[in-house]
Amino acid sequence: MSAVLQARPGQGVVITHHLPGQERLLPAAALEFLADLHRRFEGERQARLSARRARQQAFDAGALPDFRADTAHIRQGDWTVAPTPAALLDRRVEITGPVDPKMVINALNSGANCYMADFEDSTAPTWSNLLTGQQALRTAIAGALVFEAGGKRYELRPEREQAVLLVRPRGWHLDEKHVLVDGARIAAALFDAGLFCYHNAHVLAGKARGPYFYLPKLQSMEEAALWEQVLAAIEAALGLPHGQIKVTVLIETLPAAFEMDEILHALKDRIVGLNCGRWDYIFSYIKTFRRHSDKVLPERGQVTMAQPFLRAYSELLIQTCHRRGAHAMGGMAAQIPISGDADANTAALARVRADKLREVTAGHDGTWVAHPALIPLAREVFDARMPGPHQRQVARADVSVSRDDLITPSRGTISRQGFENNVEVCVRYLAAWLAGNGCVPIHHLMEDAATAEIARTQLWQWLHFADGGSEPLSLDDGTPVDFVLLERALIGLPARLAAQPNLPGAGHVSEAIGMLDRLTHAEELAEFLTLPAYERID
Ligand SMILES: CC(=O)SCCNC(=O)CCNC(=O)[C@H](O)C(C)(C)COP(=O)(O)OP(=O)(O)OC[C@H]1O[C@@H](n2cnc3c(N)ncnc32)[C@H](O)[C@@H]1OP(=O)(O)O
Ligand SMILES: O=CC(=O)O
Ligand SMILES: [Mg+2]
Repeated sequence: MSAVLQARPGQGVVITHHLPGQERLLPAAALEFLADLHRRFEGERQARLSARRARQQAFDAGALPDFRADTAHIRQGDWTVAPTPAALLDRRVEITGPVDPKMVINALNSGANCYMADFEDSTAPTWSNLLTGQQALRTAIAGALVFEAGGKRYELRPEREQAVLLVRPRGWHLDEKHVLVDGARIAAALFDAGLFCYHNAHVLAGKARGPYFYLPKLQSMEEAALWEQVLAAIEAALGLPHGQIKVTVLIETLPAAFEMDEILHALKDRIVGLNCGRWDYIFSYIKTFRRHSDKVLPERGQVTMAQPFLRAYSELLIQTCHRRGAHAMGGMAAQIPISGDADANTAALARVRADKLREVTAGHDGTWVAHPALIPLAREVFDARMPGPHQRQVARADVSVSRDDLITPSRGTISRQGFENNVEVCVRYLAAWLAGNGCVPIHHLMEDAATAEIARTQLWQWLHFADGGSEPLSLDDGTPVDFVLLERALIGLPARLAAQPNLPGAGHVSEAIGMLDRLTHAEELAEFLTLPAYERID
């Protein structure tokens, strides 16, 4: 353990892990800056997290989410958010991805309008990944990032040809265990966003930009207000004008869908858009209704954006954003290019195309892709239907979304394959994550923390369905969904995975199975699988 800035035991900043050269990223002044953020905002973060728990207890007792009575004046008021800077006006295609140097260069060079460098759903937050990512972004912003591997040299294209950089820090629920302030872990969100601003805000301001963030997994306007206070404090501490830091908020929890206006309002000096984070949204739906036997969703593959409750969510987001002068960003199709199987590849690309077509037709101002090869396809679909830089003029006055529209589940079935796929995805994703890889292809789909969470929470809910006094759920062939079925799904899985060459996280498969076993047997649904998993990584 290396102690830094420690006035007396238990006080000051302690870094619990040491990597060669980390002092360059974490000089004493940066640690003081982070410690100040922690001391000012940790109390409020904890208050927000306990408000989440209290709200969930009410849902568990049968309450349903709804639009808030105390904020009706915000929803009814006539206001707009601050103007969008030129760099963020045209966001028709955004690529996202983890923050290792090769990905950063490939994404910035990809031809997408924007790149979201992701410390969240697609990054396993090992200390090494975090510092490597921060260093890669800092060096890229300075124009000097190069990377060599396998005899190939990666260099950045000229800046005017690069995607505009946005950064997604981790959510409020996560701690950064490697940085202790006065004996307590700093919030991961403060570490990621604070350190990024500390090193890059002035350089970006010199290029007429600013730190641009995507803010994940918010559940309420109070959580948005906390971000507003944090970002305003960062601006003040770094001598930046108020509003220089811009944000796009992911609406990816069910409670947040009822507070879109309120979230825009809480951040109105700096927010430029909302985004449909569909995968976490589905995860949040399952989590919110974990104890509601009338709201169990069918297997993951059947829960598509065409389902009415998800369509309602995206249309309400578009209508709300456009009324307030903000972008309504779409989300991620899980399909990725498939090499070596032309027919399967054509089918995957057709699904991505249909998804992007749905988004642009509905009124979204831009979309996400997971892989550079999908950029031309997404661009073509948006170019054909969105001649301007965005389509905020599309008011969607025809849309009228009620509480029931947002909470009424889609119906369908659970097949044996759907059940077993959830098991396999959980095991493989957890194994990869424990090995430090937060985004992997599984059966030709992009899997990250959000998609894996759907699989994990579905398994828990299906397996605990009978806890509420109902008969156990059945598969579509009549087989009861119980722990025997889970055990059967796990038999043979390690051997099958062991036979796969280059399986990400191969050395962690039995640890992952152990974790899945504990997570599914637990009486209470764990809030996030990354919370227990984080305690097992460096
Ligand atoms: C729910 C959500 O939160 S969505 C947002 C979070 N998820 C993401 O951001 C997904 C990011 N995507 C990825 O990580 C990857 O595309 C994966 C894991 C899905 C697939 O990865 P791979 O199988 O390695 O892809 P593949 O081998 O086809 O990659 C080909 C090239 O494209 C690059 N590439 C692939 N995806 C990306 C990306 N998102 N950004 C930049 N470069 C990329 C690879 O680095 C590789 O480069 P190289 O030829 O120079 O070696
Ligand atoms: O972050 C995006 C999502 O879909 O979740
Ligand atoms: Mg997400």
